[in-house]
Amino acid sequence: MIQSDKGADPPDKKDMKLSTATNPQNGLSQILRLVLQELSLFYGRDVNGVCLLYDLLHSPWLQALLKIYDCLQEFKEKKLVPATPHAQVLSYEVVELLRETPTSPEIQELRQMLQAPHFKALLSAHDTIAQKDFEPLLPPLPDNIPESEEAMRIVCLVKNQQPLGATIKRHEMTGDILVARIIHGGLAERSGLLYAGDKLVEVNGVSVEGLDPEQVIHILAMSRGTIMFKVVPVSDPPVNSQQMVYVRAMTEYWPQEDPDIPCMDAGLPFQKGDILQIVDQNDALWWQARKISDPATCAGLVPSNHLLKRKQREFWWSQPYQPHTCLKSTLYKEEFVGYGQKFFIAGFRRSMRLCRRKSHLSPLHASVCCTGSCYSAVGAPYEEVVRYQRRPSDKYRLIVLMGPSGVGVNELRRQLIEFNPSHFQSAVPHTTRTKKSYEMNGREYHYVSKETFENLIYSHRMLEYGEYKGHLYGTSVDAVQTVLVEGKICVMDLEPQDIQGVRTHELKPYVIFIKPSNMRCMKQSRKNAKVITDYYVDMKFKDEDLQEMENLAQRMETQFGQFFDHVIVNDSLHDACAQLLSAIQKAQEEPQWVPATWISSDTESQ
Ligand SMILES: Nc1ncnc2c1ncn2[C@@H]1O[C@H](COP(=O)(O)OP(=O)(O)OP(=O)(O)O)[C@@H](O)[C@H]1O
Repeated sequence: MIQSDKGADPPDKKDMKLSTATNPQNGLSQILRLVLQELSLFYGRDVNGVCLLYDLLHSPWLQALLKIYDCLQEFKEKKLVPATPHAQVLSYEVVELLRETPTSPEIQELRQMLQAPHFKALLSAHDTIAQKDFEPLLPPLPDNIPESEEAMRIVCLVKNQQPLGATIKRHEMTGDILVARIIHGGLAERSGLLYAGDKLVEVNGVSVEGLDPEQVIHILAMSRGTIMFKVVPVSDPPVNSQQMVYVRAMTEYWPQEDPDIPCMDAGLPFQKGDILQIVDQNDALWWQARKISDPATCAGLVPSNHLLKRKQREFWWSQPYQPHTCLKSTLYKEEFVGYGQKFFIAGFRRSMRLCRRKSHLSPLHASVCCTGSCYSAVGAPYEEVVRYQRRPSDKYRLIVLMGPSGVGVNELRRQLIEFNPSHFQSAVPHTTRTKKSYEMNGREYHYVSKETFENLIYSHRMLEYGEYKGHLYGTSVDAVQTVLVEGKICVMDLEPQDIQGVRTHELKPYVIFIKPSNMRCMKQSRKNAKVITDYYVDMKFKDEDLQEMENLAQRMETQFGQFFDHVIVNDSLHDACAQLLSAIQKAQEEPQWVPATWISSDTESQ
């Protein structure tokens, strides 16, 4: 269920004072200020609707309206009172009074000023204006208006480069041309003169009776400058109860390819991962939204959650034999001992690129990981998001690196930890294999029985795992938490199909996709790089390896791009490391869009 944004902080009280300071005596402004103060006490708490009410009362347009109201009130009080009998008489009286007071240079000057012709002219002008009535003179209503006569509204809009921002339709029964919807931020909406449901009677003096909507649109397209609409206003104009909801698109949408969209030109295309501001959910099937990357533009039509879900389901069933790309195992190279290193880095896997090509999925892994990926294929098409800013006292967010095999995920992670081992750390993985003499439990691995390992899987405490040479290897939630609780940033690499498992409010992962650059650059930068495989040592990257890396990266982006918070192209290792450091810093210190469920207090995990 999409709900209102709970992410914004209440503005400070200084702002509120400023907005009402124009007339502190004014009762309405004073009451509003007190109400806002009261509400701000509840803002941080989970009181249903309080954020919406607060934002509404604090919205700039309401403040502006109040200012206008204040000005009008002030104007009403200062309105000139007809003063013909008084103003001129008053000046004579003052002059007479002054005659009786002892003469001084100032009194002399004042008397001369009051008797000067321009002062008299000024008073006379005041009197003339004060007597005038500036209210518009309306013609009297005719006595014999027929009962059936409909009130008309004439609306003039000046057409500029922008679209009018309204769609029309023909009423199925009556054949009337009606305004179907007003697009937020468009010319029609900003005019405040047209509403969904208004009946179009004329456009630029041309009657629309009996015309098709396409013919009306043609008249509009041909019009230049001012367009005049004659409309019969809808009896009950829709109340604008819009909630500012933000969602992450978990799928892509192309209006041009959607035969169901009511108005293709008004459609808003979006890609996986785009953050959309939903500005209108009044229609159960078609919402209005704008991209936050493009806030100035007017909104566009997008399928509602319900409709998009239905479309996804139809698409899914129309392609029953589509391969489940989630069926890919995670394999571990068993040996990795940090001999010869300055410090020990746990949790690193060696390149299993070539092994993976030949690998088969273990039944255990398939049964669990399929749930996540199938969900993403037909699950919620929009994910409600809020702005989240980590507080300094909060644990760090988990950093997840992801990328096609061989792209440099491990290299980057290694460099990061080497750069600052007291700040960055990997989680110690679990394994079912036996401990070697030089190993220490909890340093290289947590050595556990197969039964314990499987229990961790079934209780969803394993973030990722795989089987290699008959032994299970994996990283547990607790191992990650151990690093986070120590006040360090936990950096782990994941296969995309495991992503749903880590997306919990507990870990609040920030996912960075490591992407190969183009073939030409890769050939150059990987000239001396070695692929470390299970059975080849010091094997150089071949063109086909690089090509496969590129293809896999594309597939990952297509299928899982909605989960990537940041993308780094790993061309120059030095640049990629610098970008990684900066991205991690931003993730921890700057506001980011995260699923709303991670923030609501009553939800433990998604
Ligand atoms: N930007 C780069 N420039 C040159 N060489 C690089 C770069 N990034 C990584 N490499 C090298 O490429 C090889 C593969 O990198 P790495 O092992 O980190 O890949 P990976 O993404 O972890 O793949 P896998 O998952 O298969 O282990 C290593 O020899 C590494 O040093």
